[in-house]
Amino acid sequence: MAEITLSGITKRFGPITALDDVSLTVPDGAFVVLLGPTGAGKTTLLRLVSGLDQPDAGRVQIGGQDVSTATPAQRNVAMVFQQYSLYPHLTVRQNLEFPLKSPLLRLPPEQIARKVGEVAEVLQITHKLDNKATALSGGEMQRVSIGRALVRNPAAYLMDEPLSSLDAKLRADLRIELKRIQHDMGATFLYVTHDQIEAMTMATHVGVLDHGRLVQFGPPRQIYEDPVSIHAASRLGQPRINILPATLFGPAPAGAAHIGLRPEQIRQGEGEDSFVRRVEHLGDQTRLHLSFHNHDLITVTDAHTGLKSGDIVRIRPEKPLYFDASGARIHQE
Ligand SMILES: Nc1ncnc2c1ncn2[C@@H]1O[C@H](COP(=O)(O)OP(=O)(O)OP(=O)(O)O)[C@@H](O)[C@H]1O
Repeated sequence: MAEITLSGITKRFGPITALDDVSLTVPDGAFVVLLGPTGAGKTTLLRLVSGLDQPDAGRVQIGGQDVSTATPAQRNVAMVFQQYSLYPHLTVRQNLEFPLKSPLLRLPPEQIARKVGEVAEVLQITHKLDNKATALSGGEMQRVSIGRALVRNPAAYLMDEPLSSLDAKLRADLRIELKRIQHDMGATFLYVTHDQIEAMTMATHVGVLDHGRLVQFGPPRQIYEDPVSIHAASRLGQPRINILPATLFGPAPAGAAHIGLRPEQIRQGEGEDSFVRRVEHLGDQTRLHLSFHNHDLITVTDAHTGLKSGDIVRIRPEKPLYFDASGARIHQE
């Protein structure tokens, strides 16, 4: 596996700057998750690393080699897109064998069969190996697409929301499998998702993109606990961080325009009265929708709470985050 380094990457599509001077290193064996709202430039970044697109400025290195002008095949990266791309006339087995049957590899048939068997097992599609690719459900096709990447031994895996079309149980299983592959094989992953749980559980590092700029890069806990801006803070955590006027609960540091409160930063049973608008039981989480001085906020509470809509609960902020009018974080002394 290999390290990926982007230096000063800019990519424009007509008047749109999809990536703006992005520099980023994906360490060898790291699992880097890219987060950002739609249009932030995540897919564009993956396509530039894979060689499907060329940057207007900047360099791409894989394993220390400058691959800026190399073809996708020369870069030896395996890509999985959100939209599966299989050979419809071939069976699942033939689709999985395909990358291994390259004349360049000259692999013995037993080795190909073993590898395909292993990957089919991991992806829970062994019983479908002899089906035509067209005779599969969407989720099964997506698993075969992931399988086609996994049978190879590439320099890195590039994945664009690969699990988003799968049901919750399978998504949870594959999350664990992909993480295991990264851990056991020391594989390098660059991975796009909108899923909070995938980001928090799989990433060794998270890169936050905002309008084509990389605004923060670090371990997921660091992005969660020490975000550089409202934009970065809002990318992780469910329910999302509450952003309210800075002085809603009392004095705020100089220059603060907003106070940011994650659910665990709202202490219940102390402080000032708030009004319970709704109690939402989600199974693993119980959310409280509150109204405080005409502002709405959401927090979580005990699963067995006796609170119900119309009740009053006292709240006070605990170790809140503050941001200026532009959304940049203000650090308190
Ligand atoms: N081939 C293209 N031609 C013109 N504009 C493009 C092209 N590809 C991407 N863009 C534009 O570049 C910007 C970044 O797009 P990109 O697909 O990288 O965003 P994204 O973060 O992956 O979004 P999503 O989460 O919706 O997939 C967007 O404004 C998009 O419209």
